[in-house]
Parts: sequence; structure tokens; C-alpha cells
Amino acid sequence: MKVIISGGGTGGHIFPAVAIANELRRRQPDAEILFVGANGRMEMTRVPEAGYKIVGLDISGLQRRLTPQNLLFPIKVMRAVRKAGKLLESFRPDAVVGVGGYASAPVLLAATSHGIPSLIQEQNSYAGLVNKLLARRVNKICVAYEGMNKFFPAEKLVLTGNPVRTEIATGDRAAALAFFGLDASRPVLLVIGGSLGARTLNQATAAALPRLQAAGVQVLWQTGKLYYPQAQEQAAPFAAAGLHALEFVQRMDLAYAAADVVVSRAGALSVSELCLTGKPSILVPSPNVAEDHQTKNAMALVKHDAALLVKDSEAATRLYDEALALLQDPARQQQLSANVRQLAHPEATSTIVDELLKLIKTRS
Ligand SMILES: CC(=O)N[C@H]1[C@@H](OP(=O)(O)OP(=O)(O)OC[C@H]2O[C@@H](n3ccc(=O)[nH]c3=O)[C@H](O)[C@@H]2O)O[C@H](CO)[C@@H](O)[C@@H]1O
Repeated sequence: MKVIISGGGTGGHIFPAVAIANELRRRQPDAEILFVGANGRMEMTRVPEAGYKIVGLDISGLQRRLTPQNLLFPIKVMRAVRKAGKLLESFRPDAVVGVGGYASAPVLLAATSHGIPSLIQEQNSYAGLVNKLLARRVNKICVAYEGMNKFFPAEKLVLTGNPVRTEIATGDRAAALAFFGLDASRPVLLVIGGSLGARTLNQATAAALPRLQAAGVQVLWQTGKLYYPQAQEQAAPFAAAGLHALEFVQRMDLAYAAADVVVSRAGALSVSELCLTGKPSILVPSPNVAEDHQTKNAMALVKHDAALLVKDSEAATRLYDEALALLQDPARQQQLSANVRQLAHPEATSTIVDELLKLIKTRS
């Protein structure tokens, strides 16, 4: 069996793709899996780290302003579709999966014109552009939220939840504390700005370091690549007290296992992972995403008293009051934890792979 998984751009597209690949490989150890991503994007390093081969296409998004790059855009798309077509002819996949992001467009376009079965996995409650454009051409669309028939043909929809890597919820706390060099007798706060980092969270965290140290709290502060050099300098004087800036966390399983409380952006996968790990959290939705979809992701938890929400515009003033209060209130932590676990979809990845295998079977 041969399967191509295409897409990426950010962790929110890449890691669900890895989860699907891992489950497929678990069930069909001899399956050949090839990823297709966009050159220069995060998937080109993260996918090989996860143990899979990836081929890159030269494809990027449209800029909002009129730029010379935009004029080249149609040519780039045509070239990428041609390269994707050649790839399909040589690899001859039994099915193609698209997880959203630039690279999934040319691959799904080429696959659907070759009559290769195709499946889309949409992570958010608001459909991404590529997925919306390709919905009519693909065979199945696996979604994580109700009401997605606003965007997609109802007969193709399967409500599965988001695929989360299985190891995410299996981290051992003692091993995690040892891994990050943290002290078991003091609380740990994990700050996650999404796969690229978040300026507002970084500014609020940098300003709160003295308060956190005074309260005896240890911090794993994921900053994102762009913000890391400055954050590293800001955190350095607090390292001895267990406050650490990290550019990117490869062992998210251990980061969640170490954490008593998580402060996070509300990207779809981060939210799904918080449900699966049962972590009490304060969500700060990004205001810079289409249709404010991170607020919708966050509200899906908040309305069940399964997470707290602080608006991005209030992060500078309120976030760390809330975080310190929650860190000092184990009963409230337990309540949020019990509620958030109820919202997990532990079967998501397995259901998506069931759908994929059904598609392949129908064809053969
Ligand atoms: C700014 C932006 O466009 N954000 C979008 C992007 O978010 P983003 O890429 O930040 O994605 P998510 O929050 O959904 O998921 C992040 C993923 O990266 C992993 N991770 C993160 C940080 C780290 O240091 N190490 C690590 O492994 C997390 O465990 C998780 O698996 O895609 C999501 C899913 O389509 C959307 O909901 C978000 O709105």
C-alpha cells in the first residue's frame, strides 16, 4: 500500500499528518508513506524528524498586497501541479491525504484529476482556503467540529475529531521533570505560543518572570524561532530558579507531562492536545487568524468550564494574575482537568485511518 500525505506550513497541519502516518504504519507496517510539503516551510525539517520521507514543492501563499511574487503565483501553481503530477505517476499512491496548507493544493488537484482516492483532514471549525476549494473534488472530509456542512458537501463529511500523536498523552512526570532539569517540589507552568510562537504571550511572559520567580513557579516558555534570541536573554537571569526559554519543544509529551498548568494559543491541535492530556489551561486566542477561529476553538472548551480564556488584548494586564491564581488553586486545576478530558477524541486518528483504508478498498 502506498499513501501520499500532503500539506503543512505550521505545526497545526504537520503534526496531525504525522499522527495519521503513525497510525497507518502501526496497522500496515509495510505501507509506503511519502509526505509532500512546501520548500522552506517547517514540514521540511519536522517530518524527517518524525521518521518520514518528504518531497518539497516550490509553492507559497498569495501575499495580501500586490507584489512581484503575486504575479508569479499562477506560474508557480502550474509548475507545482505539474511536479505533483509527475510525483504521482512515479510513486503511484493508492490514496492521497491533504491536511491543509499550501502543498496540499497542487497534490490534491493532481490526484483528483488522476482519479486517485483522496481525503481531507480539516482541523478547525472554520475551513481553510485550500480545503474549501478542493472539497468538491475529494472523496472524504474528516472534520473536528459539528456544522462543517457550511463549508463542505454534507455527504462527504465524517466527524472524527483531530488526530493527535499518541505519545502526547503518555509522558511520565518524573521523567519529564528530569528531562527539563526541573524541581519536583515546585509547580511548573508551560507556555506554548503555537508552532511559530506568539508575540503577545512572549511579551507578557517576559514581563512576568520576576513575579513567577517570587512565587516559586518554574516555567517552560516556548517562544518560537523568531522571538527566541531576545527571550533567551530575558530568561537567562532566571535559569537557576527553573525558568527556561525554549525555541521549539520537540518532546511535547514531556512538556505536557511536566506541566501543572498550561498557557497557550488556541490553535486546533493545541486545543485537542490539552483535551487528551487533561491539562488545566488558560487560552489566549490569536487575533490574527481567519474568522477569529481560535476564539471558536477556545470557546468549545470554555463553555464546558474546561479552560479559562484571556483575550489577546488583555494578556499584558490579566494573563499572569489568572495564571498565578490557577497555579495556587489545585482544586480548580482538578475541576478544569476533569472537564477538559471529557472533550477529548482519543479515537480520532484511528477513525480517519479507517476511512482512508475504506477508500482504498473501494477502489481496488
Ligand atoms: C497562527 C496560525 O495560523 N495558527 C494556526 C495554526 O496553528 P499552529 O501551527 O500553532 O497549530 P496548533 O496550535 O493547532 O498545533 C501546534 C502543534 O505543534 C506542536 N508543537 C508546538 C510548539 C512546539 O514547540 N512544539 C510542538 O511540537 C504542538 O504539539 C501541536 O501539535 O494551525 C492550527 C491548525 O490548523 C490553527 O488552528 C491555528 O489557528
